[in-house]
Amino acid sequence: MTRERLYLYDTTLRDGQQTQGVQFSTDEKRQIAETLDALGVDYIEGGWPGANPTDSAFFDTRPDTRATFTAFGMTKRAGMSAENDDVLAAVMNAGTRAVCLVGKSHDFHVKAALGITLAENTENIARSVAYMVVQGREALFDAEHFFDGYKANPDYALETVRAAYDAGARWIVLCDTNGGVMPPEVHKITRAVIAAGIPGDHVGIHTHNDTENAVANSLAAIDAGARQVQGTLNGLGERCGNANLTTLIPTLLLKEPYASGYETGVTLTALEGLTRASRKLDDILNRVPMRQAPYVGASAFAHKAGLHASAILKNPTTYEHIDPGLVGNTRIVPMSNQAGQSNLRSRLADAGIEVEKGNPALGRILDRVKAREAEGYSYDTAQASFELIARDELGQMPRYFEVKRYKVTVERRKNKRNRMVSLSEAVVVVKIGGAKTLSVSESMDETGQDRGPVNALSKALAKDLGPYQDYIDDLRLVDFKVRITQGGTEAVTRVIVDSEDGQGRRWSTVGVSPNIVDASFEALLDAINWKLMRDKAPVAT
Ligand SMILES: CC(=O)SCCNC(=O)CCNC(=O)[C@H](O)C(C)(C)COP(=O)(O)OP(=O)(O)OC[C@H]1O[C@@H](n2cnc3c(N)ncnc32)[C@H](O)[C@@H]1OP(=O)(O)O
Ligand SMILES: CC(=O)C(=O)O
Repeated sequence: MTRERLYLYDTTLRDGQQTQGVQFSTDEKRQIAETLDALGVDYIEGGWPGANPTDSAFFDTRPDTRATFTAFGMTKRAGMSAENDDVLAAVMNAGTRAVCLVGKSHDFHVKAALGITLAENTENIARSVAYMVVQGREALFDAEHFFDGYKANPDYALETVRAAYDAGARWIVLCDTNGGVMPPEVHKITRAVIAAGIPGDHVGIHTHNDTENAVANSLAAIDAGARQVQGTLNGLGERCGNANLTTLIPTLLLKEPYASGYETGVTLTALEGLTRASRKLDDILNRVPMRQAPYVGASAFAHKAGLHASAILKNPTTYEHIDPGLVGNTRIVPMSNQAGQSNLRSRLADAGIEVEKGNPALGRILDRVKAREAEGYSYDTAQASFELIARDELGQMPRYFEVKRYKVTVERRKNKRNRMVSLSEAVVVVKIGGAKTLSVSESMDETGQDRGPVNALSKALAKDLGPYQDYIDDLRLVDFKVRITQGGTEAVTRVIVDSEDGQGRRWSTVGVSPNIVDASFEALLDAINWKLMRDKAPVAT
């Protein structure tokens, strides 16, 4: 069976940049364009040349891509020719192979937003498209508010898209600009457009996620015959975002009827780079990746419940809709109070600890994990702290050192320049072998800024660990998350610390206490003990 070609159009760099709080630099745009190109999308919409200096500069220095690079703009304004419209000129001057112009197709917007007649708007669309075609560009017309426009005045909505198509537009893109249309309506209206004479292989779909239906609406349009689908990485976009290509792409490649019905520019090999592409965008945006994102989220293949974990270990298809490796993701079986011995054995195996089924230590570890979770600990992500507990119960955890006491003070005082500053100081007394050492540290960084009591403690603890010093010199704290787990006077604080070392390892530990400093200290101790254990440090005598 021959598969029909379905074109993927990415607008991360244009509509994605309309996300509140997102502002790409030209270099970030270049990195994202290269990521998209490697993935295999057909079009990359780079932004609106002329709208702002970054977009203009980006088009001047854009990377060479296999994908068709596209400039975005709006149809010419009334009262001037396409040739004389300076906004359109800036878009055309970017010199891209394809140009996508947005125009009105809802009669209400023509009157309310543009303040011109319906006939003038239709003419603006036709002349703008004709101008792009004469200039030798592949022309795309984004029919703004098309679905709402069609519901209000179908004849006029169709008149606008027909004008663009007759003027030579390669693609007529039907936009659910406000994101409020439902999948059956998208299906019905897309079919009506095709029935009105615009062939499906010239029809595109651009949806917004205001009712969490952007992906469903895109699939509905494809089902109805549209052959270009627009979206963004991680669903970035104006308001609630656009159709999420990170979800749509694997759906189109792996799910029926799409997988055997359509061919896209994304290969199965490139699909394995999807999770990496998604994380890269989050990295650029300095955003925490959404754990529950379909296909690419860290929890997308996490099997927390005991019944699930038990079956997964026998056959992963029992609780997985696809093999996570197809999208470059990985399966995890976390430990928690929802876990059974199957989770436990899988998690131990991940840590390189093989324990035979039926070993009584398994029950003890599970009981200890569940009891500690009831106190506020969480081992879902704190894999290293979990490993320490497990090794302790299995008699495999060396006692490297003992903390005899610690003290932290936080002071606010005037500095030499008569400015009020804070200063944190920590003292830690540690017993290693038979000897006690006392370390003192301040939390001041190289700029003279106080980094707080936890920083002072961590520096004091890491300052003199005697024979273990070489093992922890490259240890760095990279993230620190604090959470109050119970309300009122019973409140306890949970601290999760992420650490990294020179070998590129990253691990998470947890501490719990009514006192935030104490909880942090516990997580810090676990971080150090885990590193010493993993590096097989000999126990000092
Ligand atoms: C649905 C979408 O997401 S479309 C993409 C929207 N993206 C953006 O708006 C981001 C980039 N935009 C910008 O930087 C600016 O809006 C610019 C540079 C394009 C224009 O800036 P300004 O000239 O200051 O105009 P402003 O943004 O205030 O208003 C837009 C103007 O375009 C007009 N306009 C809107 N759509 C169209 C259209 N399809 N065709 C012609 N004119 C249009 C509006 O009527 C308004 O004109 P008015 O000021 O005479 O009323
Ligand atoms: C063009 C566009 O981004 C929209 O109509 O939503």
